[in-house]
Formats: sequence, structure tokens, C-alpha cells
Amino acid sequence: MGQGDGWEGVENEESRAEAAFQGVPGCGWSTEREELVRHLSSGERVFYCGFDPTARSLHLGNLLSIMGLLHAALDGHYAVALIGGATGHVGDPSGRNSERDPLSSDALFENAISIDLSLQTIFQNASDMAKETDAERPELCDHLKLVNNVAWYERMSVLDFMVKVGKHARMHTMLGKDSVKSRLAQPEGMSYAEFSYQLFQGWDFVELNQRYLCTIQLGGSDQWGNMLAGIELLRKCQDVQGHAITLPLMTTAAGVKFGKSMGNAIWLNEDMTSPYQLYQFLFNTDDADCAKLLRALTFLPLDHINNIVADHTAAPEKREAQRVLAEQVLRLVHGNEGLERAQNVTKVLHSGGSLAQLDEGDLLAVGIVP
Ligand SMILES: N[C@@H](Cc1ccc(O)cc1)C(=O)O
Repeated sequence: MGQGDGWEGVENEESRAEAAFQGVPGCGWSTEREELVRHLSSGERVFYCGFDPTARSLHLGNLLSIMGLLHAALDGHYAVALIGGATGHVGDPSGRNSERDPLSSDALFENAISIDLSLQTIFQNASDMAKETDAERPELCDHLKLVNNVAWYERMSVLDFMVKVGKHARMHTMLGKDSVKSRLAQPEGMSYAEFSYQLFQGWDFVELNQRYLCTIQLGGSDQWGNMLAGIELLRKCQDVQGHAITLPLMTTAAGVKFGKSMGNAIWLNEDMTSPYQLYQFLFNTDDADCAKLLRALTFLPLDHINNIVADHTAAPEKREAQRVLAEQVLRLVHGNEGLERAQNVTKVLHSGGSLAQLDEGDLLAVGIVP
């Protein structure tokens, strides 16, 4: 990405659609909603959301943030997915009650590559899906970008960090973050590294603003403190008003974190959760959760979703809403081929067939490496 490739986040006078996130219930905004809507409707904006490579794969819970980035791009804005190759070393204390075990540089590097690949696939699948509904639309991938924060942190000296970032950071503000307060209330306390994590994530916002005029950060609700750290640094270092949008933690009607099956995460990498398993997980979601999940995890228009839900309510035993949900998510995460394989395996296994009837690709879709 460089000058002139459409990625400078150029302001234009053209009025854009309303906020991109009206379909997602439970969002939070750092500024007045009107201010964010004004910001979005007065130019093409650049969003970002970060993912630390703490595991080899992203999980279903991350899909909501990815959807957020895709909605922004579909709406004509730009979106950056940031992989936290550097922040993964530091360790985000948000939402955790104990210190993270450090991961080796090799493990973080491999995880980052694997997550990068999976995001590229999802971006491409989303682009293909968008083309199917509107062949004329500009390539979605041109509005999506992947970066790794190693790019700036590997070249930044400790002194640089203290001068550029540390000098702007107030102890009082840092100590006031929930992620810090809750840990300091425990006898083990926290390491200096995890304490300073907020500044690393905060500085990412500044770097992305300098590079791409990024002004909006998306993240789960546990990221609030880190996102505010970014907004503050952006104001002090760039004299720019940043915005943060928090996405709710997805829970089921039963109050359980969505995206876990019997305590285990549902992964987006097919070698960790096979397309067949992902399909089955979604196909088995509760009727009570379907409407919400269709809104949050598919790009289907709201009136289309309402029709599906109305038909489903009339004949829930057909599991039509679950089928559409599973199909849409499978296509996004594993493409049409992944969906076909998952459907084929479902057909064979659920009609009393055996694994012997499956070809190599199908076996892969069940999670068996032939
Ligand atoms: N802290 C985020 C990941 C992240 C990393 C770097 C960022 O700049 C932004 C977000 C998380 O754990 O989910």
C-alpha cells in the first residue's frame, strides 16, 4: 500500500450511507452516535481491528469483528485487519484474571502466518459473494488490507517508544483501566509488559492514522480501555479525533458465550474445526438464537432475514433458518467448495452412510487427514 493506490483514506464530498453497523445489535460508540454517523457520511473512512496471534487460528467469536470490517468495506469505506505480531509478545490483560504464558517468537510467527492466510481467504470469499449479488460493484478486496504491527515495532527503539508514546501516557489514566485495576486487586498483580499493553495497542492507532488516515477502531467490548488509549494518543500526537466501536460479546439465549462447543472454541481454520463440524455447530443452533445470528454473521438484507425467520417460526422442524445460517457462514469462511463438502458429508453420514463413501476432500471436511 502506498500513495495513490486509493488507500490514503481520501476525503471526498460525496455523502455515504449511514453507519455501517445498524444490523449488529448491542454496539457501543466512543463518541455521540450522531458524531460517528456524521464522520461516516462525510467521507470514505478507514476502520481497523486487531487480532493477536495467540493461537494458530481465529475462532467463531472473532467473526463478528471480521463482519464489522467487511460491512465497512461493503459500505464503500476501507478496512484494515491488523495482526498483532508485536502485541502478541506483550500480552493483552483485557478480560483475563491471570498473566498470559509467553509464546515463543516462532510460535507467534507461525500463528500470524496462519491467521493472515485465513483472513485473506475470508476477504476473498466475501469479495466473491458480494460480486454474486452485484456484478458491477468494485472489488471488495481493494477496500481491505492486512498489516502486522511488527512492521513498526521491530524498528522502534525503547527510547523512541518512551519519547513518542510514554511521554504522552498518564499513569493515572493507565491505572484506571479495568484490565489493570482488576489485576492489581489480586495478590499476583501483573507484569510491567501486560500493564503497558494499552500503549502498544494505542500507538497502533496512531501508526495506522499516519499511514492510512485510519480514524475508527473496532473491537470486542473488553477492548474498550485499549481503544480509548488509542483515541487519546491520536488526539495528542496527531490532533485527530478517533472513534471506537465496540462489538458485543456474542452470547446464546441460554447466556453462554457463542462459538464454544462443550467448552472448546469453534475455530475458523479447517484443520482445527472441520467444515463439517462448523456446519453442524451452526445447523444445531437454538431457534431462539437464529435471527440474531443471521443478522450478525451474514450479509443477507434485513427484510430477507425477517422472511426466513417468519417461515422458520411457522415450521421450525425444517430448520430452514439454521440451514441458511450454516450455508452463509460456511461460504464466507471456507468458500463454496467448503460448503459443498460439508453438505455432502452431512448427506452421506446422516443417511446411514460410512466414511468409506467419502473422497479425500470430503474426509478433510470431516477433519480426517487422508
Ligand atoms: N488486543 C486485541 C488485539 C489487538 C492488537 C493490536 C491492536 O492494535 C488492536 C487489537 C485483542 O486481544 O483482541
